[in-house]
Amino acid sequence: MHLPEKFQKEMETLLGDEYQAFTESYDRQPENGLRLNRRKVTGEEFLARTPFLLKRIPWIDNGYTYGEETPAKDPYYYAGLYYLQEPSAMTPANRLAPEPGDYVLDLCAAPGGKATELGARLNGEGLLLANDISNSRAKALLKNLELMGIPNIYVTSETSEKLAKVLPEFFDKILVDAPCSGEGMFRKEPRMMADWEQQGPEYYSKLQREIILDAADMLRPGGKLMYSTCTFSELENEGTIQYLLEQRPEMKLIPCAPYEGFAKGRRGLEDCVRIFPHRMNGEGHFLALLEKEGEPGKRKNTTKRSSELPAEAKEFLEAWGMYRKEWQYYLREDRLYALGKKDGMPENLRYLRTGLYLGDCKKKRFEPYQALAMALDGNGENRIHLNREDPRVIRYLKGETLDVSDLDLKKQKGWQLVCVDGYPLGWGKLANGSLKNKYYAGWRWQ
Ligand SMILES: C[S@@+](CC[C@H](N)C(=O)[O-])C[C@H]1O[C@@H](n2cnc3c(N)ncnc32)[C@H](O)[C@@H]1O
Repeated sequence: MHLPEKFQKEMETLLGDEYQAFTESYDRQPENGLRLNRRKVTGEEFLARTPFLLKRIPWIDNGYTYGEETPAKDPYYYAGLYYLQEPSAMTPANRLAPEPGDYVLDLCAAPGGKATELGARLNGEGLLLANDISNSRAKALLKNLELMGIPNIYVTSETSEKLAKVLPEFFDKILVDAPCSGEGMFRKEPRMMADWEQQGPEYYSKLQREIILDAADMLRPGGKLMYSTCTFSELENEGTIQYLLEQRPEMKLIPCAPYEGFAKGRRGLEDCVRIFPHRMNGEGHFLALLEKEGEPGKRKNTTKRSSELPAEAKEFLEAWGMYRKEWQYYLREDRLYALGKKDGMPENLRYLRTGLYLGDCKKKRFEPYQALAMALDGNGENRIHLNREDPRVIRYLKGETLDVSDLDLKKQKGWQLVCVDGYPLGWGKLANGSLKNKYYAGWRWQ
């Protein structure tokens, strides 16, 4: 692989004696990784049934590498059991480690590689605002969050500046996975070298400085902010952190959970972490974990969205064990959403999603939506259980009607949740031993 000359010189200066080992790493194949959805499956459960040859990633508790298999073409992928992600990219969300109840912001979130892990860690408590300035990328982000069955989400497409104006000191944990020159990805995506020649570290550094200050202003005192990039550039990495520390003296750099392969930060910022492909089995990455000094004040809850829950929807949700007193129900046109009562997210943002989209209330009937299926579990009545090897699984994912007359089902009519090995895939409607396919058309098996 021919690396740009200017990049080679910079890396030689950065790495000294290690430079040769670094260049040799470009002759090795990048690792393929998958990260388990901790909301749905434990490592033990997945290893007991996985069709893939997996190897644990030593610094990520739910991360594995795989070989030549194609896990994106597997029913378990459609059941949201894992997200495909290269190993280094798993690190920022893992080390930010939000807890259930936290208010979390992923400011540059699309397509959701890190947001899906942040959301899964909340386990339905607190909220995740996943934002990306690009509307088309934010759509992919929304799909990934819903596929993983994460209920307590808001998805927006806004600038960091706009968010900072309306959400001052609102979040307990913030991830800034910043747009960057992508030097750490040259091995996996060589086309990024051409982009780098056009728009390098100087271009991105300006953007990063704006974004990180906005992020710091949205952090509550006592909260934590993770800044990450997939580049090696000192200007974009330590340079951005130095700028933040100067401009917002209440922000302090703190260590993140260590791993032997991590390299220390430069410019005296030793608690920053660089991941080099010659030291670890992953692409290049940079991380800096920061904390805001002070005691958290009372969070301003600006908006209450609430509607009366239509009786037919309540009945459906109760029957599926998904009626929750701690939720607030919100009907916009025909669409019904569930939100946390204390969310307080402002009105005037470009939302792609507010909360869990439960379904549509039309003519006194409730039609459940795909995201509700993914947020349920496989236990209980009205589930159609198929094994991964049953050809009906793929046929279901392709949108076909299924003959299920051979299955021993308690009810012979009405809504059913189709599950693969106990993990929900989507809806179907049963009549006379035949299952009408209600799998969301936009997600069908291609
Ligand atoms: C490195 S990518 C994020 C990858 C993502 N975190 C993941 O793990 O899948 C950076 C993202 O920042 C977005 N972006 C660029 N400028 C932004 C801004 N000013 N505010 C918010 N997002 C921005 C880009 O559209 C891009 O999707």
